[in-house]
Order: sequence, then C-alpha cells, then structure tokens
Amino acid sequence: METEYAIVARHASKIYELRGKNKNEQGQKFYALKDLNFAIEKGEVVGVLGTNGSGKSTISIILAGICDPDEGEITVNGTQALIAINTGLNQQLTGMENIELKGALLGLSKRRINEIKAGVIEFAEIGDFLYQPVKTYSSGMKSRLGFSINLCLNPDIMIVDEALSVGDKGFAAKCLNKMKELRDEGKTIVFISHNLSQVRDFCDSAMWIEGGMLREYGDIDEVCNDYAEYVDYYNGLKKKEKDAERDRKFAKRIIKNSKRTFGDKFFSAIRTR
Ligand SMILES: Nc1ncnc2c1ncn2[C@@H]1O[C@H](COP(=O)(O)OP(=O)(O)OP(=O)(O)O)[C@@H](O)[C@H]1O
Repeated sequence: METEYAIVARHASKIYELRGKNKNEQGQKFYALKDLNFAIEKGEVVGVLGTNGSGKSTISIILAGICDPDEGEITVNGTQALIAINTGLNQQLTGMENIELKGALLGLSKRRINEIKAGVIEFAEIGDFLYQPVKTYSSGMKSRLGFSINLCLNPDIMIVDEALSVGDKGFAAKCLNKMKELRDEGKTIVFISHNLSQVRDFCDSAMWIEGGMLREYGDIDEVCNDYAEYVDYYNGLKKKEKDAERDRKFAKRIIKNSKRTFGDKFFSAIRTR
C-alpha cells in the first residue's frame, strides 16, 4: 500500500525582518526556519525538539496554516488545529462566545456548535467561568479552554505546542490520556515539548530543529538520545564558562579583600621578597 502523508514540507523557510537600531536603518532578513524538507505520515505521532529559539513555535504556526512559508511550500492533507498557550482565543469574549466564533469561522452548523459546547463543558471543567470573558481567566484556565475546544473540533491533524506545560498536573495527564486515545484512533499529532520523557513516552518519531534547520528526523529513541547528548554537552560548556567566570570573580575578590586587610604594602613586600 502506498504511504499516505499528512504533511509534506519542501524547501520551506520562514523569514522575519529584524528591525534596525534606528528607524531609517533597513531591517535585516532573519531565517527563523531554513530549507526544511520532511514528510509526516498519516497517523504518525511526531515530537518536535529543539533548544529555546530554535524555531519550534514558528514551525507549529506554519503547520497549522496560520502563516505560509516565505520560501518553499508546505502541503497539508486534512484539517488541522493548533493547541498552544495564548493562541486562538479572543480575550474580550466569554468561553462560550469563543466556541461560537470559532464554529462560525469554520462554517459549522448550530447543532455541531452545541455539541462542541457540551464537550467543552465536560472536558475543560471550568464551570461558570465559561460565561466570563477570557481575559479574566488564569493561564491554566485558558489552556483548558483552548485545549478542549480544539479537541472537540476533532481535527485530522493536531499540533500541540507546549500546551501541557501550563495547566495543573491533573489536567495535563487527562490531556495526555485523551491524546493517546486519538493516537490509537490513527490521528496525526505533532507534539512540541521541552519534556523529553513525555516525548519519548508519547511519540513514534521525533524531529530535532536547531537554529531553524532540521538536524534530525526519525526513530524516537535515536533522536531523543542525540538531542539529550547535545543539550548536556551544551549545558556542560555553559557550566564550564560559568565556573571559570566564578573563579575569576572569586580571585579578584580575594585580592581586593586582602588588600583591604593587609594594605598595598603587604603586596609590594611580597613582590620584592
Ligand atoms: N515575529 C517575529 N519577528 C522576528 N523574529 C521572530 C518572530 N517570531 C520569532 N522570531 C525569532 O525566530 C526564532 C525562532 O523562534 P520560535 O519562537 O519559533 O522558537 P522556539 O523554538 O519555539 O523557542 P522556545 O523554545 O523558546 O519557545 C527566534 O530567534 C525568535 O527570536
């Protein structure tokens, strides 16, 4: 049987213009993603790894169709939903109104919207807050609402960007269990997380992005091991730099304080001895 793909990226890049120091200076082009080539199979559950600023959120909005790549192309086969912190909710509207707005934008029937409302009441467990403006919600409550709405929309492809890192542990576990059910039903899931053990536990494969470029994409254990080794090495280097800096400061302090105790004559006496 021919492999069916949910998402195919061909030479996809995303470019931001960085502002110059003053108004008249022309901004510089910055590649947040550069020349990405990959194909995610239908039903695949792929983890996306990368250090801070490597391009994970940028890839999530491109895969979700929120913005297009500036170079190359992304082909998506099916409906997608992005579940991310602070995305897709209108702050002025209540939770219920947000469901109506999303349903209207997607052209859903009144009956379908009512089904989604019932699903959100049950899954989000935020009670009467559903009738309050979203701007009054805590970040965990926003995450509960956003996650529940997108879950009830039942998309073919779910892109989950760090959404489990806010809410409380109980809700994160409930979401993870629900996502496992969806995975077993054959949904395609892109799971962006800094939690390596969650990625190992949940995903079939992993994609590692660094500096906007695809470093590795493949077997979950291999990619997670390579990424963990890289992070350890990188942190090790940073630790060595920090240790050296601390030693330098310490040495300076000792010299300064001993000068205070013994006076400069003491040092000149040592030097002349
Ligand atoms: N609107 C923007 N304008 C300019 N640069 C941007 C914009 N959005 C993101 N970037 C830059 O693009 C790069 C990738 O950012 P992105 O948010 O995708 O990283 P990330 O891997 O999700 O990071 P983190 O793990 O910290 O959330 C970063 O260098 C960031 O500063």
